[in-house]
Amino acid sequence: MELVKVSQQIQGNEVLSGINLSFQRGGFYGIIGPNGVGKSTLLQLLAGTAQPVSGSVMLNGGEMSEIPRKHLARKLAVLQQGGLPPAGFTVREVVGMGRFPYQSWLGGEEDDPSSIIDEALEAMGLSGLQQRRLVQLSGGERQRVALAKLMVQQPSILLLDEPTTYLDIGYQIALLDIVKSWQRQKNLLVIAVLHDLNLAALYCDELIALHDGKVASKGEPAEVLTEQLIRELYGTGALIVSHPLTGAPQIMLQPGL
Ligand SMILES: Nc1ncnc2c1ncn2[C@@H]1O[C@H](COP(=O)(O)OP(=O)(O)OP(=O)(O)O)[C@@H](O)[C@H]1O
Repeated sequence: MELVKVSQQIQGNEVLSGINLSFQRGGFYGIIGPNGVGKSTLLQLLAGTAQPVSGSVMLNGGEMSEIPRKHLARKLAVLQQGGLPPAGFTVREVVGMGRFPYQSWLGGEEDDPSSIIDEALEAMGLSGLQQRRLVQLSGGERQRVALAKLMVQQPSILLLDEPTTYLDIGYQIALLDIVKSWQRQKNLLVIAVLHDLNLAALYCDELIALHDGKVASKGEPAEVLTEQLIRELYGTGALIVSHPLTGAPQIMLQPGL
């Protein structure tokens, strides 16, 4: 997947200008940067839900805008905030909705998808909750339902927009562990907008830091997460230390510096 000289405007303001990026299958990429820098805008372009004012978004060598929506949904799935249907549906019904790219206009599939749905429910630890209605779930459980719905979509590309928002630290780690193991198992390309730089450094192979409409830095977490970049992007001081177990860079914030 590739962005070639992509620029995007929102209400006449240039949010992204001349972005060139390429993403490889099997990679886990994190998009970071301060509030309002254009991370969600970038993700919308990658999802094909918005078109750039100039430049191209390419998928498998072709322009993404030319791929029919249903076809695209078999390749690419997006985890968005508030992306679940109304709360009256059961967990199993909602997860089943992820099969939409494979259904005929009558709503059915040639082969019974039950085993695919069972597998996703099992993987997300939701088998025991499948007859519960969404309204009866906690925030963390709902996030797992949203992920199970994407899993039955059987994509090769997964786009995540701030997937750990509203989750406690246990659920944050649980969710990213699930994504990582699914990614490894199916060799997925994962691109995630992440605010938490420490989580980003722990899970991503590469980070892309946005600043002033451009890519300020791109590379392995240890290359990108420098004290200078943190100050430049966020206007705050930070100490970077090495995670004692994994060696990933971890940020220690400094009040009032
Ligand atoms: N519907 C809209 N109308 C006007 N301006 C918008 C709209 N959506 C986004 N913007 C502006 O476009 C810019 C980029 O927004 P975007 O949501 O992509 O940023 P972000 O990096 O994802 O921000 P955050 O970290 O706060 O979620 C921001 O300056 C924002 O104010």
